[in-house]
Amino acid sequence: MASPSPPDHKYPGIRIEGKRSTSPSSPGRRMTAARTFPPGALIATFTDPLVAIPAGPAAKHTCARCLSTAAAAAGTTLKACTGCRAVAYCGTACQRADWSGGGGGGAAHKAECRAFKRVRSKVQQDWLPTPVRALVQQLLRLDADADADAGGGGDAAREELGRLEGNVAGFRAGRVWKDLEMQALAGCTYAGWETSEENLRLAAELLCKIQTNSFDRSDPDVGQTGTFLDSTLAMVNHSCVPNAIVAFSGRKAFLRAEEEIKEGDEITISYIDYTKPKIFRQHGLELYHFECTCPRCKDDLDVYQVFQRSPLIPLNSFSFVPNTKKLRKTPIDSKVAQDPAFRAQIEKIYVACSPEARVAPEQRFANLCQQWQHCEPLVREQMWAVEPLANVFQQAISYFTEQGNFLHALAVECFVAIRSDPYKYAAPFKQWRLKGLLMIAKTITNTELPTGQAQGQAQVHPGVVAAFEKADLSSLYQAILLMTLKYGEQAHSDEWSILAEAKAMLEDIESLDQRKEASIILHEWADNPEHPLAQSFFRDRAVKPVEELAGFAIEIMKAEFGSGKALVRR
Ligand SMILES: C[S@@+](CC[C@H](N)C(=O)[O-])C[C@H]1O[C@@H](n2cnc3c(N)ncnc32)[C@H](O)[C@@H]1O
Repeated sequence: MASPSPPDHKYPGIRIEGKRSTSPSSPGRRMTAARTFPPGALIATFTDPLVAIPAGPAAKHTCARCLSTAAAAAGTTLKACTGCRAVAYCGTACQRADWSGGGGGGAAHKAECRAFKRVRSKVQQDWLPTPVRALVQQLLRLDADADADAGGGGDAAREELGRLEGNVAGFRAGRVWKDLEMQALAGCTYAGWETSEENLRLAAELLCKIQTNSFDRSDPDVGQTGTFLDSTLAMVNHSCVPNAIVAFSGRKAFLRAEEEIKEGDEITISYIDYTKPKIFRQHGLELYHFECTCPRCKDDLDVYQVFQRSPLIPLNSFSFVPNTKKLRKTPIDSKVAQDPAFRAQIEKIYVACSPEARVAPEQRFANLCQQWQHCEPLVREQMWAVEPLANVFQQAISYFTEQGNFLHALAVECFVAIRSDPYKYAAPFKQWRLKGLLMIAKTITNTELPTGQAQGQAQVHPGVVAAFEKADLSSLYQAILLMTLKYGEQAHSDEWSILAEAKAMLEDIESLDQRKEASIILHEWADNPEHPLAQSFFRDRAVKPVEELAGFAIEIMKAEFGSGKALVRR
């Protein structure tokens, strides 16, 4: 038996194994664990990406170096590069580091600045589509190699780019090849490369590699946009039942174990949203030119079946769904769920709802009514965690929030937190679950009970009003923040902006004298969830009110979106 390769010296937690693929049926190289990682553990941090750029026009309000949007969000104007005015910085330190490409694998702005001037003179535009900008940067890095060569040695970029998989034959045979050729032409032109056949072929191949190995680091909740490519992180293969996840903060990527990964196990992440029906996952994976054979795809498992097989269910004993026995018994009728005709119906519902389509604000209500009606078979079978129904709940939350009907938003948020999210994401520290919880905390602070007349006008469900009045909202709020802080690092990293937000919110509430006693018990619960007194306090003050509020969500959804008439008018 061949002995395993030594760990990568820069990343002692991982190994890269296998050989580059020679046929579309082979997955090529893979990343494996050099030691065992428990759920939530950090496997490696990647800090010098080849590409780390904001998406197209977002370059104006994102620092080109640290990729932070914080300054722009706080109303500070970023300092534009005086040479090209195409990129901007939050301060001189970032501008200096970017000028020389300092420390990272990415291109130096010194060279890119000239390229942007060319763009402006040719198309009177000061930004480039993200793949073209990523390509320009790589062509400029190859130029830098050639300059270093002239001085003797220097083919770091050539070697690093040469190692990446590009599935070039697959792209060449597909419908996006024409677009890649156009982008290659633009990239060569702006990088100042001759548009010879050889250069254009090389540029198109680089675009295939960028497409195959880049991450979309967009996160609308924290104002993050853009593309990230690291040549070692790029060795992680895909699974729709991944055991790891990648989170981004500025120019860093954190690879974390989602479930236990034993030494020698392959580390996998999902390249796509794995909660979609199979046919739409396959569509998303077309750009990667392989057929997924993970258990979710092989046996066409739905979210509930994947959940039931998850080793992470017991971790939920410290969560808003602490009764893990009950959690394991999913409410769906598996015979109906497995019926191929029903599966085909779900696919049709997904197409009819087109959950990824943008909807104009004035169309939102009508669109939600339509989607709710399309989802009737899923509602009937109580398949709340199955897409597109799970997404309809998210849209309803946004709709109620925009309408200022925070009580209805709260009921649906609580429903999602206990009836949908845990089945989609079995790990209680999953980012999406924590974000959902934090949304509940924020909605609580926004909610005011409707007074007599306003209550009549807004038609708020009286059950929700009663549950809200009865609840110990301060304890619920505090429990959510403590849970976010306890799980936040495992969900992302200590740099997760949501952690800072939760910390500030917790400090505020804990500074109140009247919260002293409850704070002691809740901290006891966070430190030792098994403590009987603290546990029963948590169940009474946090779990119960969430369950009660959630209990009205479906009635609200039916009344609001089933009738086709908006109940809330403001
Ligand atoms: C980001 S790269 C991953 C590293 C790649 N295996 C390599 O050797 O460079 C993505 C490419 O790896 C291959 N790949 C990733 N996951 C796969 C899987 N589950 N099955 C088959 N091929 C896979 C596909 O060719 C895909 O386009």
